[in-house]
Amino acid sequence: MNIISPSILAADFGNLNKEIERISEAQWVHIDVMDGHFVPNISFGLPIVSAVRKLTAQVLDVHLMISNPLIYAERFVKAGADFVIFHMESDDDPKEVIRAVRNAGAKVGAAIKPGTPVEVLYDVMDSLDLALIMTVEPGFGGQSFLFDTVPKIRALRTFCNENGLNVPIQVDGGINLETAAICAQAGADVLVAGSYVFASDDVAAAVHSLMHL
Ligand SMILES: O=C(CO)[C@H](O)[C@H](O)COP(=O)(O)O
Repeated sequence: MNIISPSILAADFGNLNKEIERISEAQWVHIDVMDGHFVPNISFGLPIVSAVRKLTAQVLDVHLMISNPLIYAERFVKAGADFVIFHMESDDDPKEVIRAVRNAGAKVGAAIKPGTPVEVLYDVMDSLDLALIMTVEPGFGGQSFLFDTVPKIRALRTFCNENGLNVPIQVDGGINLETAAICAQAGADVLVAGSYVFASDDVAAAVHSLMHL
């Protein structure tokens, strides 16, 4: 069974309470934080993580698309993040960010953009709880899946198998029934889906269909 993490970037923020209820069948909730600097868009920050924390006991994975994750890591953990995911392309030293998240008491994930070679993750894989391979350019929901990211999923799965690492691989961007199946077959375990889930008339069915591909 795949782990599904609906991205609330595609939710109706005026009805957050209802939207979180709609995705109650999913195991995780994905929260995209954008600073308008690391990516050309601004989404939301700490208050939304705290608000979602109060609404659900689901696992919250907070994806920091920000230039300086080190300054904010602890605050996102205190706001209720179970996983804090930072970008390998950020300005901060990955090992310091990993330490900061762990010291604050949460799990830690590292993400790479579509143009970043997967090998960048190899150095830190043994200290991660999650690796995120972006399947669209980060910054906006509703984009089309980039098929040339699939070999990176496969390569990371092989790297984990060969090195005895049990680190879940997450994919994010343009995930629907067809692209989810491709990612899962390539070795992804955690599927982030925004538009596909929230645009569905039957959200529970959409979540279940991704879970059991
Ligand atoms: O990280 C993201 C954008 O940077 C989103 O989580 C991602 O794009 C999901 O949205 P969709 O499923 O609509 O593509």
